[in-house]
Order: sequence, then C-alpha cells, then structure tokens
Amino acid sequence: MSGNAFLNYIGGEWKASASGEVLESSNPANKNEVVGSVQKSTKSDLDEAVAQAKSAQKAWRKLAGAERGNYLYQAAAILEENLEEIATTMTKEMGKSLPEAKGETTRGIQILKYYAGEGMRSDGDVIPSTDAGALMFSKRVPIGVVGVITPWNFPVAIPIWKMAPALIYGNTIVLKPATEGAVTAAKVIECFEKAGFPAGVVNYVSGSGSVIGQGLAEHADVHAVTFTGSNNVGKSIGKIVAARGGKYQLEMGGKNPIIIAEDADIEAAVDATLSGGLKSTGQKCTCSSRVIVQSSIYDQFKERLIGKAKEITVGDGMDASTWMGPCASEGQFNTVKHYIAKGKEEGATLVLGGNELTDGKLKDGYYIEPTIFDDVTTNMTIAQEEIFGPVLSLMKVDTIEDAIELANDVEFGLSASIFTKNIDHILSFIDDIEAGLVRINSETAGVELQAPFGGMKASSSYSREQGQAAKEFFTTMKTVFLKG
Ligand SMILES: NC(=O)C1=CN([C@@H]2O[C@H](COP(=O)(O)OP(=O)(O)OC[C@H]3O[C@@H](n4cnc5c(N)ncnc54)[C@H](OP(=O)(O)O)[C@@H]3O)[C@@H](O)[C@H]2O)C=CC1
Ligand SMILES: O=C(O)CCC(=O)C(=O)O
Repeated sequence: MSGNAFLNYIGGEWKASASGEVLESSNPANKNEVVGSVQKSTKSDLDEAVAQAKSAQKAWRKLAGAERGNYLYQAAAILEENLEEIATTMTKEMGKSLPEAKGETTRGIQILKYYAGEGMRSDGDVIPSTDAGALMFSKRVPIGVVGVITPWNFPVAIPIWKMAPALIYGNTIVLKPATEGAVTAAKVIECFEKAGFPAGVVNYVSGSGSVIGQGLAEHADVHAVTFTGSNNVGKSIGKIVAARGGKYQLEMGGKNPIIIAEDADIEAAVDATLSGGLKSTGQKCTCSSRVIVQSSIYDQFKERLIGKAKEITVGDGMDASTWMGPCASEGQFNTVKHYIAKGKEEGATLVLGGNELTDGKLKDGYYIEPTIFDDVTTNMTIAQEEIFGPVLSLMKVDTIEDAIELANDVEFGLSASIFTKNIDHILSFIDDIEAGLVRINSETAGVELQAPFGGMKASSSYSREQGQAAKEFFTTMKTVFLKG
C-alpha cells in the first residue's frame, strides 16, 4: 500500500475497486486533514470477495484448530509490532484519545491470543447413548462464509472480536468496516496479510453500507452475518438475512442507566459517571447516559459531578493533555447538537456545556462541551434515544425500587450500573434490571473479552459475542452416532 491509500483485500491480494473511485477519511479533530482513502467498492467487488471466501473455506476448515490458532497468534504478534501506528491512525480517523486508542489496540491483541488458544480446546461433548454398543458425541463445525459489518467507534476491537472467533472455528470472512473507520481497519487487515493467512480466508471490502453492507446481508453464499451498529440498520440486516435462511447476530444501541444510591461512595460514583458517560466522547454502546440519583444525595452528587466535569480537557486526541476528543464525524456532531436542542426544547435544564467548542486549535474540529442536563423526565427524547455523544441526563428518584423501574423504562437493555453498599439493593438490581451487562460499583462501560457480551430488549438479537459465547454463533453442531 502507499501510505494510507488502501485497496480492497480479496483472495490474498490488494485490488482496486471496479468503480475506480475512492472514499476519503478526514480527521474529526481537523476536518481539513485527509487521513487516508479506501475503495468505493461495487457489488462485483463484493461478489469476488465472497467467491474467494467460499473457495478457501474447505481447506481452512480442514486444518487442525491448533494450526488455525498459529495464524491468529502470528496476527497478534504483528498487531503488537504495529500498535503505535495503528492507534495513531485510529485517533486521527475517529478522534478518540491516543491512550484509549492504544488500549483498544492492546485489547485487539489479547482477543486474538484468546481465540488462538481456542483452537486447542474442546469442540464437542460425549453424550451417553441408550445403545450400550454405540458412541454418541456432538461436534462443533463452522457455518461457512461469515459477513462481518462493523461500526467506527471501535475500529480495531470490534472487527477483531468478530473475525477472530469466526476464523478459529473454521469459517472464512468478508469484512465490511464502517467507512469512518475503514483506514484503521485496513491496517488491521494488513496484519492478517503479514501473518500469512491462506488466500481467501480473510477478505476486506470497503464501501457504502447500502451497497456493500446490504450486499453482504443479501448474498446467498454468505451463511452468517455479524453486525454492530445502529438499530435501524441492524433490524433491516436481521430481516434480510432471516428471509433467505441465514444466521445473524446484531449488537445495537444502548441507553444505559447508572443508579446512585444514598449510601454510595459519591467520589467513586462521580468518577464512574464521567468515565462511563464521556470517555470516547460518549460514543460507546455501553456509555452511561441516564444518571439516576436518590433524592437525599441528589444535590450533593450533582454539584460534585458538575465540578469534576468542568475539569475535563477537550481537544485533539493526539495531544497528551486531552481527556475527551471530538465527535467522530460531522454527522455525529450534528446528531449530538440535535439532541441537545431537543433536550432544551422539551424542558430539561442545561446545567453544563451544550455548546460547540471553536476557540483556537479547536476551530476545525467537531468538538462539543461535556454536557449535563438536569430535571430530565423519562418521556423526554434525551431520556429515550441513544445520543452517542458527551451528554448526561440527571434524573431524581426517591427509592431504589423507583430507580430500577425508571432504569428499565426504555426500549434498550445493554448495560446498567448501580453504586451502593446495600446488599439488598444489589440483589434486587441483579434480579430486576433489564440489561445484558449488570455492573455494581463500576461504570457501565468496560467489556472483558473472555465474558459474554450483549444486551436484552432492542439492544441485541439475543445472541452473545465474545468469550465462549462466540462459539454459539460462529459454529453449528453435528450429533454423531457411531456403532461398530
Ligand atoms: N452499538 C454500537 O456500538 C453503535 C451504535 N451506533 C449508533 O448508530 C448511530 C448511527 O451511526 P452509524 O455509523 O450511521 O451506524 P450504522 O448502523 O449506519 O453503521 C454501522 C455499519 O453498518 C453499515 N451500514 C450502513 N447502512 C447499511 C445497510 N443498509 N446495510 C448494511 N450495512 C449498513 C455501515 O457502513 P457505512 O459506515 O459505510 O455507512 C457500518 O459499517 C449512532 O449515532 C449510534 O447511535 C453507531 C455505531 C456503533
Ligand atoms: O464498552 C466497550 O468496551 C464495548 C462497547 C461496544 O461494543 C460498542 O460501543 O460498540
């Protein structure tokens, strides 16, 4: 590749799209800086990638799991050698701070190593047969070709946490990354290329969601599609794949609550609210967005939250002093401004921020102040819809029962957190909260790669990613009955 101008990676070769057109990626911290370019691919590019993945599948699945694992270990080592460059590209392409980008790349390395080891673990069970002379067992087998459609907010970790399990269990893949993270994702694919994966096992096709993403969903030779992104797109992918009998997995939005009980450690709760709510500029599906506080400590908590939020440094993610970077794109910037206007219009009280930041070095970026609304009620748009920006909504309750009821009063159910020392409250929270990730005295974000990840309600398609849970999606099962 020349610099950051990337072609598609199909059948083990970097290839220009039939369209002859490219899509440029610009830096959200400085919209005049072009970070790189990727191909604006066509349906025929996608067809070629799927055909390559299909023809590579048999030889790949015939390898021993340990051999497939060696390719993943190799990819991990190469990613590690390129950590600095990949993290820098991520910060420049989608704006998260460099330490966060490095942390995410490190997580990518760990995910690859975790699934590399999976090649040596059990892929079935022996089940006693009613026939004493027979051996009966289950055996996990790959599904075939997997389409991987990923968002821009974790352009390294999300492609890897989908590709690594798909590959180790013997599937071949076609990755369609979000256009706003496609240069970073191409650099990850370069690591897979250098790791020497057989041609056609790993394919990368960039381009618009409505052509390449939808094309993957519709493609008869793509047996399964794994997606992370918005609810509208996810639901549409689910319908398309289901209609043709394929398998799908959707990880979508969140509207995550953090409950602060009157016995909470206020300092720890404030730190967790800011970290969970505003790190990555609020652009995580696990971000805290609704801050539900018991009335007896409400004012004390609010004052401390606002005080600490005022200390947040906003700037270019490449600057060492930056705590919070810009919104990832102009579209995201406009969405956040729309929700802030909506919050004011519907009667919430703006107690911090709410404005664009345009002074000095910030003038060419998509910067928004850390924003806090008070007096938010559950019927307001900002209490119901995913904002994906640095906006917190404070909500007051009298009891923990009320808090949990309020927390559940949204269509989403991804992550939820409570700060309390009261064991009864903790137990009822674990029992009654409608969320896939239940976190106690800890922020709502923070996913561990070895544990199941996914949500309830509209946040996911009931499936779980990561850890051992990934096996469920990326394999199917044979039950073997063997009699001599
Ligand atoms: N759960 C999460 O982690 C995420 C949630 N979101 C939520 O979604 C909102 C919008 O973000 P956005 O980036 O537009 O999310 P999208 O859901 O549009 O994008 C996610 C992925 O889907 C692709 N895609 C877009 N349209 C289609 C389609 N019709 N068929 C198949 N694939 C498609 C995108 O490609 P392309 O980039 O080329 O459009 C991208 O690769 C955010 O504000 C946030 O609320 C966003 C990202 C992650
Ligand atoms: O919190 C995390 O680390 C993961 C978040 C995530 O999966 C997402 O935002 O899409």
